[in-house]
Amino acid sequence: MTTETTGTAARDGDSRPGGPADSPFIRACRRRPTPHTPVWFMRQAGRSLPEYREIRASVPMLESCRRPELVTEITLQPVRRHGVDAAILFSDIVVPVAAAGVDLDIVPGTGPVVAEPIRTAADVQRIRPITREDVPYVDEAVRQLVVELGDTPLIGFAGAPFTLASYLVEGGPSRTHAKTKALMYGDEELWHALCDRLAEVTLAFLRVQIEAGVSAVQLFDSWAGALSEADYRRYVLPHSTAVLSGLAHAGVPRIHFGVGTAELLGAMGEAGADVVGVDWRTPLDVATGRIGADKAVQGNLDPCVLLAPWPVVEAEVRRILEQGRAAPGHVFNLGHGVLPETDPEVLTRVVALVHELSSRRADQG
Ligand SMILES: O=C(O)CCc1c2[nH]c(c1CC(=O)O)Cc1[nH]c(c(CC(=O)O)c1CCC(=O)O)Cc1[nH]c(c(CC(=O)O)c1CCC(=O)O)Cc1[nH]c(c(CCC(=O)O)c1CC(=O)O)C2
Repeated sequence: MTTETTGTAARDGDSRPGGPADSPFIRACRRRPTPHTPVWFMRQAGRSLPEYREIRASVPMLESCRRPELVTEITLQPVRRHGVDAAILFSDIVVPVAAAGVDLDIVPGTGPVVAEPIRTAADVQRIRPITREDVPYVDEAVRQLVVELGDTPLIGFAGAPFTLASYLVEGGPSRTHAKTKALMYGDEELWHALCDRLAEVTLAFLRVQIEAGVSAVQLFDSWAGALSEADYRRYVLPHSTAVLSGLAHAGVPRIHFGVGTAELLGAMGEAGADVVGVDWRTPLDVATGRIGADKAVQGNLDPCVLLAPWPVVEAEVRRILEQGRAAPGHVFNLGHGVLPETDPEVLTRVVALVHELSSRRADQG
């Protein structure tokens, strides 16, 4: 059984040689030299793996997130298969808002669906604060995983206030986020009250994961690209900052990621993360110029490239590694999650190629 000290070790950035805190992934997040460029993939634990589809066959998504043994096995599957440099907790961004009392489900082929969308001040009051006791299965799964993973760091995560608010106001996935933005523009006081509450829930959820022993956290603002920079700064940045600055002394690297964020990267960098995740549209050498030299970058292979012939994949991996060298630290990743139809063999080959190309360069100094 993992003790508190593991969590403490992770929190204090214990760089005991060989431990997760001294891994290539954590070193890159902290802009320290690494033996090779670390690589992991968003959505690595999921539908691209036959072993995932088999183990999930009869278990609804939200239920699978609440069964520690299942979360542990699913999280480990891509680590065993691909040899990635980090594991990410198998969970979902809506798990903490469900624990906070929101009646929602995850519908296969659709995503999160909210029974009674959040539209009024009374609705916002329905979102309760959460503690570890509301998500015991997350605490237990992380503790199990820290033991199983040994030196491989485990990444915890949560959805950012804007993306969570979008699901709650829309009632499900949306292309335009029309209801969300109408509320944001039309009732700014209610909007900030909603995002304040979501930031509190998110911060508590990430603290549970850190206390249980994760070595890093990622805040997903997947829908932030729907906003102009001015609107992002006015309506979203204060709330993402509340989450990330609330973890400033938690002792683990913080990654902040969004999609469609080319015009927002500078502002996102101000929210307080140590690493900014970049989608595939902005070359990493350009992105790092917008983000600043005090942050590492993560990304940014287009997930669709993995469906192309291998020579195309190889050329893109080489390009991204080269452009990543312009940043003070680089974690190789996709520009968004692994697509369900991706051939897992290709992901395994990408990990080996990233390690081979970046180790060779490290040897050359
Ligand atoms: O297409 C569907 O069936 C609904 C998929 C969906 C889910 N949550 C959702 C969405 C909306 C979306 O991703 O577009 C809602 C969801 N979950 C998540 C995000 C953030 C993002 O990916 O941009 C989002 C929002 C994505 C968006 O709306 O753009 C985060 C998430 N889901 C998940 C994980 C954990 C993991 O994959 O390791 C993670 C975070 C870590 C990561 O990205 O790696 C897991 C998850 N959630 C979900 C699934 C599908 C479950 C199944 O059917 O077997 C899966 C597994 C998989 O992706 O194969 C359900």
